[in-house]
Amino acid sequence: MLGVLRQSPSVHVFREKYGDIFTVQAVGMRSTYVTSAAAISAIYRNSKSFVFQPVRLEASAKMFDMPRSIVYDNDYMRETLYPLHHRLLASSNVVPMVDALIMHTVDGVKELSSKITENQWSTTLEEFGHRTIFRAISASMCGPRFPAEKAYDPFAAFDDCLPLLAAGAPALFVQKGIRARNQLIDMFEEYLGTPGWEEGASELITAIVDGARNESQPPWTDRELATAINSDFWAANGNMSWGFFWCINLMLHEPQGLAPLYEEIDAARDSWLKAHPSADLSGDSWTELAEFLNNASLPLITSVVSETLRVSLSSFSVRAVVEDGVTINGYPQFEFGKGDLLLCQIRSVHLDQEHYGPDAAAFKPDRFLDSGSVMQGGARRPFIPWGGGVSQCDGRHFASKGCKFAFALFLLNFDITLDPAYEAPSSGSALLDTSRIGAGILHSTKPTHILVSKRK
Ligand code: HEM
Repeated sequence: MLGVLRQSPSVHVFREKYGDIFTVQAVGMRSTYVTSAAAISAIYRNSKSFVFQPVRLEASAKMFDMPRSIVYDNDYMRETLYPLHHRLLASSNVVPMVDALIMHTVDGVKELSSKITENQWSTTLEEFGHRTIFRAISASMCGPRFPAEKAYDPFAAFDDCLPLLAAGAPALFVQKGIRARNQLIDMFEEYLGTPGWEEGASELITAIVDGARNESQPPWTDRELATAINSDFWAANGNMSWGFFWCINLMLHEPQGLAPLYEEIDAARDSWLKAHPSADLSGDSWTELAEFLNNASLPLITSVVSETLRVSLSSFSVRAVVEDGVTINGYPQFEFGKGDLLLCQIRSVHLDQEHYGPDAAAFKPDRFLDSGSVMQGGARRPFIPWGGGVSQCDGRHFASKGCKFAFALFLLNFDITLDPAYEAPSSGSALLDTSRIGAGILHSTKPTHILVSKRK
């Protein structure tokens, strides 16, 4: 059954066949899939019985190779490291990291512009957009001294293997991913030993390192710290870089391409310059760009970011049952025992026609404009890209603002179109690789060829 789930092009169809909740027993593991918004929200509301922390701890060991001694033998991770993430990534504290992302994206944009020597540059969106945002996210977290460019390929190999590592696949199938993971951990260890590595690094990373070196008993070694930083690095880059990528890609496949978004960003820029005649939005001053981006009204771009997450995300929001004899409110017929795992399928909620209508599977750029996020009767449509309840994604403020601002910076600077020399599917969603179930934003099935020129 698990094999069937992995290969299925659209796991949400299982809801029609098996209902809101169904249990699968495979390779000695019992997992329950939860597919409806009502059941998932009941699980989120009962945070005493359905808990994320044991899942997160086990993932640290199993997927990110954090030594079990630091994960389980003392409470430093639970008591200090997790609350630290929560605090430093809160909306009011994450501003410097968002600013750093703007600054590094502006640098990335300048570097890309310098490559456009002729009228048009023929490239792929992977090289042009994904690689650039990966480097900007890396620098905003770890500082510009971390060799992000060198980390790109090992990260991709590790990330590709992550669903198999999560599923506990035999060593033969995960060898390449484990080699890549070791390469990344080596790089982070070396980076922590480089004098001045902290310069330009986020408070998130410097506080983790300071705390684990000075407060944890026993102190963590740099090797142990490297495994923890790799795990945060994945949490940020694994999803956010693809979120940004799909914002551009899905729009490029729309009949009008990026035109409606150019219109919005140009109007916002013009009205900002009218109100702030001395502002410099040419790209030379990232601080002025940051001020503009933080204050500009960009409803369509914001809607595209949400709609992109809705259509491209396939995360499981996992909860462990921590006591025997528990039921999900509203579903008394299913009883769970301690240790059972509930896999809440975010994708099946987001593609549910009951909430999103008959065109639920389609990418509609303006779906989240105005009243689009509200159903008849006034209830909000269920939208849970960050999971929910007390354990929803700590990085959501950084990720949502970061995707929007980076996207806006690309729109200000580049004319991007699909390259007509290559055949493109009629919809960008056709490029989503739906076999990567449960592990975050989907990847693409093949490269997207584009033509880029500088905007006048
Ligand atoms: C588009 C980008 C992102 C998406 C779609 C995403 C999605 C998620 C989801 C679905 C969860 C599980 C939450 C749950 O089960 O309720 C999660 C957890 C988490 N994410 Fe993200 N995430 C993104 C970006 C980030 C970034 C940029 C960071 C860090 C800078 C981050 C850090 C975390 C952390 C620390 C948790 C664990 C939260 C906890 O244990 O309470 N994420 N994320």
